[in-house]
Amino acid sequence: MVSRLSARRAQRRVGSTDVLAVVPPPVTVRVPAKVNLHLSVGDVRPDGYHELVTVFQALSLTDEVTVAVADDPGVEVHGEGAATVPTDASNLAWRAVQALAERTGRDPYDPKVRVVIRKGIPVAGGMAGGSADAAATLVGLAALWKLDMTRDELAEVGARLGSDVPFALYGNTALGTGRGERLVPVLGRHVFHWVIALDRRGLSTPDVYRELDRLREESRPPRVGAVEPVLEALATGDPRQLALLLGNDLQSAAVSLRPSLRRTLRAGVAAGALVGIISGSGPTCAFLCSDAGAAVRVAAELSGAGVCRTVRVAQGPVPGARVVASEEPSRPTPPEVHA
Ligand SMILES: C[C@@](CO)(OP(=O)(O)O)[C@H](O)COP(=O)(O)OP(=O)(O)OC[C@H]1O[C@@H](n2ccc(N)nc2=O)[C@H](O)[C@@H]1O
Ligand SMILES: Nc1ncnc2c1ncn2[C@@H]1O[C@H](COP(=O)(O)OP(=O)(O)O)[C@@H](O)[C@H]1O
Repeated sequence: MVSRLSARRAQRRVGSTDVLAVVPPPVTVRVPAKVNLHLSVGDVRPDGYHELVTVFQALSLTDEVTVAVADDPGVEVHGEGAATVPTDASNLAWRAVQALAERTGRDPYDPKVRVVIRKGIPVAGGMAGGSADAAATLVGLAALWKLDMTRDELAEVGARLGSDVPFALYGNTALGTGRGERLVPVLGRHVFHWVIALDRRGLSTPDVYRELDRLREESRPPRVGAVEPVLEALATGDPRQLALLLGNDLQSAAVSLRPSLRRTLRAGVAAGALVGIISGSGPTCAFLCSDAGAAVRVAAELSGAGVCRTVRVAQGPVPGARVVASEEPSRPTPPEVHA
């Protein structure tokens, strides 16, 4: 459906003449999931968000988003968990279309764009899949509409859509502060190997933050330590050192809402992972492994343990949202001028 759009030509009037203009070809963007290597959750701010100190890492678990000029605007979602993703105006990718249209002087209610999402990132899994789709849409539209906008400018638009959207634009490894939208890159040449265990149902991010607030009112759930040692371990590239330092303040809240996650975390370590953590607000569990071979072995054993819906192997860091395909337009037709 999308590819047919590339060959279409639109007729428009320029002055007193009709001109056949080539419709720009669809643009496809690949965008990664994230895991929080460190997630320190502070107090609730007056705007309802929590102050964070987090280290994001982008993983080789990706969604693909194609944006195309279309007369039948809207969103389509395919792949795992697609049935649970809204295709109305609440889809984060569609909100990105509207936000960028507004920012660039287009009609946000009639942007003449179709967005096709192919999900590889678990939905409501704590891996920022919706944010990733919003980021991919911004990058795709910037190419489709030939916008002269930097990634920082796209990130400004993205931050208004969700706290995790800016990170999906940059990818790699980054230190996030504020509500997670203020980023500083963490440089490093080392690759880390992960096993990702997907749960049967998602968890809602606001519910998990609320559960943490509740737990903190009635007891003292564990808090992660300082972030600096995590940054040092990343610089060494030693997964064993990093494994000792991974931590997530939302883990106790996610486990409180979904107690079966304790078993999943234990099963990954029993299968040979160095450590297991809940990814962000969960329920996905991320297991750090010593090398690529160990990750394959852990994945095989974990998938037979009956503690999760499915298992994936991934590595990080990987780059943020980037264009992977933009079909060449069919050869431009010289303007037809009608007397
Ligand atoms: C927990 C994290 C960790 O990276 O990611 P996920 O695990 O959901 O992917 C993020 O903080 C989620 O970011 P994101 O999913 O973009 O959240 P947003 O749309 O901005 O906010 C959704 C809701 O989460 C809560 N929220 C989010 C961010 C934050 N710093 N404090 C919060 O309290 C608020 O209740 C907010 O209304
Ligand atoms: N493009 C999208 N992809 C996935 N979920 C989306 C999207 N747009 C809106 N959502 C909604 O956002 C919620 C959170 O999904 P997601 O971003 O995948 O998880 P998380 O916030 O746990 O990382 C989902 O329950 C879904 O209803």
